[in-house]
Amino acid sequence: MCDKHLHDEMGDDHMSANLETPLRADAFELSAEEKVEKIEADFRNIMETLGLDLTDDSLKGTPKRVAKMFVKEIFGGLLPERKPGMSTFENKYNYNQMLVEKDIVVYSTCEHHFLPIVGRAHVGYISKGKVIGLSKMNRIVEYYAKRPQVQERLTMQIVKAMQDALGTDDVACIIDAKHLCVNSRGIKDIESSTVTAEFGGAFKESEQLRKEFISYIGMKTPFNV
Ligand SMILES: Nc1nc2c(ncn2[C@@H]2O[C@H](COP(=O)(O)OP(=O)(O)OP(=O)(O)O)[C@@H](O)[C@H]2O)c(=O)[nH]1
Ligand SMILES: [Zn+2]
Repeated sequence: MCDKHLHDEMGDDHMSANLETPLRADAFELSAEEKVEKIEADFRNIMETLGLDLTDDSLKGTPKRVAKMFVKEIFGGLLPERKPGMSTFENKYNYNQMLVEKDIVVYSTCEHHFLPIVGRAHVGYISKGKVIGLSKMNRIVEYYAKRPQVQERLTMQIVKAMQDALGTDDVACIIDAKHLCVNSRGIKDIESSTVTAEFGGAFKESEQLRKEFISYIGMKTPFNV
């Protein structure tokens, strides 16, 4: 994907390239409907290769169902038009403490195994003149979660989007999530979860601010899965 396109997609002109979800230059040449049709055929092929009987009543709708779910639901955040509007307002009341949106539910998909990542994100910022609609923080988490992901990139993409919307570097995000590729297969460690953190601006500089942020979120265990 060319730099221009990457920047358009992220709405950002100083993003370092390695923050981007790896997409090909022709990623948006097919329409969503065309992608559903193609994936339906691909998934039918996978099921047939596994020896499944696609005439079975319960299985026959699965290829279409999976295709729709991939394109429109669990990977819907690959579509740039799904990026939420990040409404901001003037900080007229001069609220100058930290604001934390905590326990934002995260459902994402591990890009190595295409298995679920389930957990919570906590997002905080300190206003430099703009405040953001609360729900927009939940929405931006959802948008980037709805892609094939690694948790590190997801955490950083959320912080970058918030920094761009708010015009400040003073943004933090912590995600605590379970990866079913670790919990349900492979090493099968049902207890472990993964914590990632990205601290920008004042959060990076001040241990006191990081501690305050962490004290507000009072880390909980991610969902039992
Ligand atoms: N850094 C990082 N790794 C992840 C994430 N999600 C899954 N992984 C890891 O990606 C790795 C892929 O390793 P491979 O050795 O190629 O895959 P594998 O043979 O299925 O490995 P096992 O999971 O150990 O059975 C695994 O160690 C996963 O735990 C993530 O969000 N971030
Ligand atoms: Zn995985």
